Amino acid sequence: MIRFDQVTKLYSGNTRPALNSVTLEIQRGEFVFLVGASGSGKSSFLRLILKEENPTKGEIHVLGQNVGRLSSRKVPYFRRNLGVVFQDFRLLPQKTVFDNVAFTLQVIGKSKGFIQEAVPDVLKMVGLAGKASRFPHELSGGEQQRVAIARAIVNRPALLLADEPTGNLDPSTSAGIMALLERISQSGTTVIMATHDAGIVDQMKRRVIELVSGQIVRDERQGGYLTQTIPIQRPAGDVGDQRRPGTSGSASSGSGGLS
Ligand SMILES: Nc1ncnc2c1ncn2[C@@H]1O[C@H](COP(=O)(O)OP(=O)(O)OP(=O)(O)O)[C@@H](O)[C@H]1O
Repeated sequence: MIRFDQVTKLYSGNTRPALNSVTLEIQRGEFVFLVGASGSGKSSFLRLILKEENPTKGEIHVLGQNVGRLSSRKVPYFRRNLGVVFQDFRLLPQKTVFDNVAFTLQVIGKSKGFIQEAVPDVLKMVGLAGKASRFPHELSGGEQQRVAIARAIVNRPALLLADEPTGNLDPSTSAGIMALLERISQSGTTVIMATHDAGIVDQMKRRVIELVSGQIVRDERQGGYLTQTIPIQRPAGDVGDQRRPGTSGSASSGSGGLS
């Protein structure tokens, strides 16, 4: 579904790469949390999958395609298989809930008949059946995020990327959004979510990939937001204590690490 081979991303003007030699695979249907401090490279990781940015080094395969070889003409077609949700919702303020969702389908040339069926279906799925004619400013934050999710999944993408989708929401609204993302994942969509929300990650017990300064330092099958142990990158030959200060235990304890 997704494969990164030794992917490095260095933005021009920066001396340190945003992603540094990242290698990983994500299988169809997985639910993956991407965690790490601000600036650790989470959004860059998502932008590379979307081909909003190109890697400086390395290869990325998404849905069987070598993203680096996609011509710019083919990028819009490639992106039809991907849904994206952001922290700030990014709804069109002058359009109703219905039209915000319908717009995505109009852009890719879906028929009026298809749109008239698909939009009410997806609004029902996200719990907004009665709010199709509202405008975004007439909705709560949680409802606006539901519209954004409806828009992202209405074309049934194989992959849903979510960049801090609960970042602007209170805990109980966030829980509702997570229940929705879990349902979407159970229907077979691969979900990758970048987040700083420790409570959500700890509760869901899904795969957790942690980035530190653009490098993967942890990849756990059923991880939490923090782990007891994170191996520290050290120069070869250094045999010092390979643990983060203030932590204990072994790096592989009980978590089923993938890499
Ligand atoms: N367009 C850009 N041009 C130059 N540098 C960038 C650009 N985008 C990101 N960076 C740099 O790349 C590094 C990683 O940024 P990125 O946005 O991927 O981190 P992040 O983990 O998503 O952070 P946050 O949690 O704050 O969203 C940072 O040092 C950032 O300053």
